[in-house]
Amino acid sequence: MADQSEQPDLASQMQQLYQRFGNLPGVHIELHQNLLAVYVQTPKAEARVFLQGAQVSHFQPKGQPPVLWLSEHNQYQVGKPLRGGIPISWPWFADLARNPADLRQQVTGDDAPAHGFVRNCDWQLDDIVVDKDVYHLHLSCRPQSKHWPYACRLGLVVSVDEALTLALSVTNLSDRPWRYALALHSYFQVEQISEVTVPSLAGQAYLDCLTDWQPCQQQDALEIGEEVDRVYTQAPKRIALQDAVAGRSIVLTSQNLPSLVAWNPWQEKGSRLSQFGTEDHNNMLCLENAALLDDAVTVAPKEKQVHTLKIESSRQLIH
Ligand SMILES: O=P(O)(O)OC[C@H]1O[C@@H](O)[C@H](O)[C@@H](O)[C@@H]1O
Repeated sequence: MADQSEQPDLASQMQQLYQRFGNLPGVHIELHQNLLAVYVQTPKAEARVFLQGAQVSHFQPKGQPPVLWLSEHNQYQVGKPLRGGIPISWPWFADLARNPADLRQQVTGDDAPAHGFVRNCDWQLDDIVVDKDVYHLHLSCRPQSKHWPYACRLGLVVSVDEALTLALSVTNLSDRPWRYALALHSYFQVEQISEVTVPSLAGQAYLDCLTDWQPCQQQDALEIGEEVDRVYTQAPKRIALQDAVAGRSIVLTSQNLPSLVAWNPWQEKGSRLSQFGTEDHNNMLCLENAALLDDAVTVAPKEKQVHTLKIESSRQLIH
């Protein structure tokens, strides 16, 4: 768990955020049950970011349906990441046992949670910079965890325009190098999963997490009619998700995130997930741009690594 002892209470945090950012046009500070969020409405789009985990929960360009899927079953509780939006998995991916040996050996303590601990950490909203109708939300966090005794700073710049861009930075503030894995675990909203295709994954190699991470080869475009949990280790930098029923494509362009995880739990696994409805698998697909396994990143003392993801929504079916 993150050390929350120095965090002011919710009411004073909200007041501070209002004083600092409340006068900016289109910016609202919100409280959802026990979690603080900042909502921005720009001339071109709207977005919401929760301070817990710096989790973007909503992005909707003007005149389009929401791009990100968010569960209606979320409980908005401290220590429980929202199901949906873009949780950040860091500094390891999935079960710790699936990460490279040198990364695993850095992690201290028992019961390391799946996907690292940062999605539960409190982040600060350091600034909102408005530049020609584009809103840039600057967030940061000094993650502290019994599992990770290394000083570091994470930064996230969320830029809201017609497209949504995330730039995640990792700075090593300790005096020794260490290694991390990362995934921007995006949940995309789709109209009908059985009509969704991801053409850019045709011909790509992947590890099938459902069969003990066996190496496999994809022949055609990815289509989903059952549980899918795959790591494409050499994914193209630009990936288009075609949602035929909605008549749109969601296009992902990434830098310094060489892998792509494709995940849909389908009905049976979905029924065992927290904050997930029995039919929700029909309307979501996770495509997670990631740096993991052999591509886990080693960062030297004082070095900063930056990973970016741009998410665009288009009314055309793009390959
Ligand atoms: O329920 P969590 O911890 O958010 O994880 C969700 C899923 O995340 C995906 O990235 C994994 O590939 C799946 O195996 C996992 O089930």
